[in-house]
Amino acid sequence: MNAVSSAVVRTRALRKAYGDLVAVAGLDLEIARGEVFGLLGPNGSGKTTTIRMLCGLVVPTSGTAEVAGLDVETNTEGVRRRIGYMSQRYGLYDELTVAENLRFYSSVYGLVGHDREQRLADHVESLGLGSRLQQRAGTLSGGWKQRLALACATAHHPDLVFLDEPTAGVDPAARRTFWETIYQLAREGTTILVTTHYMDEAERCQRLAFLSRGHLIGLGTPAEVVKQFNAETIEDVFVMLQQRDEADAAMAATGTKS
Ligand SMILES: Nc1ncnc2c1ncn2[C@@H]1O[C@H](COP(=O)(O)OP(=O)(O)OP(=O)(O)O)[C@@H](O)[C@H]1O
Repeated sequence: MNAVSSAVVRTRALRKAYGDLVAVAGLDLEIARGEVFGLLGPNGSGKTTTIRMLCGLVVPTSGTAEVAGLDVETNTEGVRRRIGYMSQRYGLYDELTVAENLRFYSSVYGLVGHDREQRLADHVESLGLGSRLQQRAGTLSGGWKQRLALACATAHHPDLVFLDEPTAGVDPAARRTFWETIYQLAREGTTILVTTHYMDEAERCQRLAFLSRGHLIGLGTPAEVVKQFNAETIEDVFVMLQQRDEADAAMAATGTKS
């Protein structure tokens, strides 16, 4: 796949500073249509800030970002219609039924009328939610909640879906089913951007970007990234970066230059 011509996410020198603190330090990134892409890094490395800029929720200090060919600053509304977001806590309304949650989210994402009903019916079928439509979301098991949250984030057929630690706290069988659904969505052309601290989730991504203190310091398939850091596993890379960040922070606190 040609990542340049089919890029759904494209950032150029994307930067966000909060006063003296540089959260994202000039990020150049391209993510192709249909990729399952992991954005990784220790706490405070700039993952959330990057995603917020891609959603149009945080204005970049400088640089550019495009989602589905739309500039996130000048076409924020257009971008929001092209993306879906599944948060770690799912964001479901416990008192509403499965069907009501789906209707609510699809209207938030701009689906209305006959188009909405048709798309929801297709979506419910492909995600296997048909038997649960009248059940209150609050009474679903973790695995079903996760499936519903994914359905809510994707009913409008977004080009790009953000998943924040998507399978934290669900059992292995539900995890496997979830990832099968993710790959299915990707095959259908949805780009998936995952942020996670969990190794098994990172290893399921086709490509990874590692951030450290706002800088992109590793990029490639999980195997390539492991090799790049001369490590044995993705977990080793994580631990190495975390320790390096902590050492840098300690030196900065004592006024020593790293
Ligand atoms: N609104 C803000 N004002 C000031 N500083 C901020 C703001 N948002 C983020 N930061 C800082 O920017 C840096 C990057 O934060 P960010 O939340 O993007 O990191 P992260 O990689 O998502 O971390 P985590 O894994 O903990 O979610 C951190 O030092 C954070 O404290």
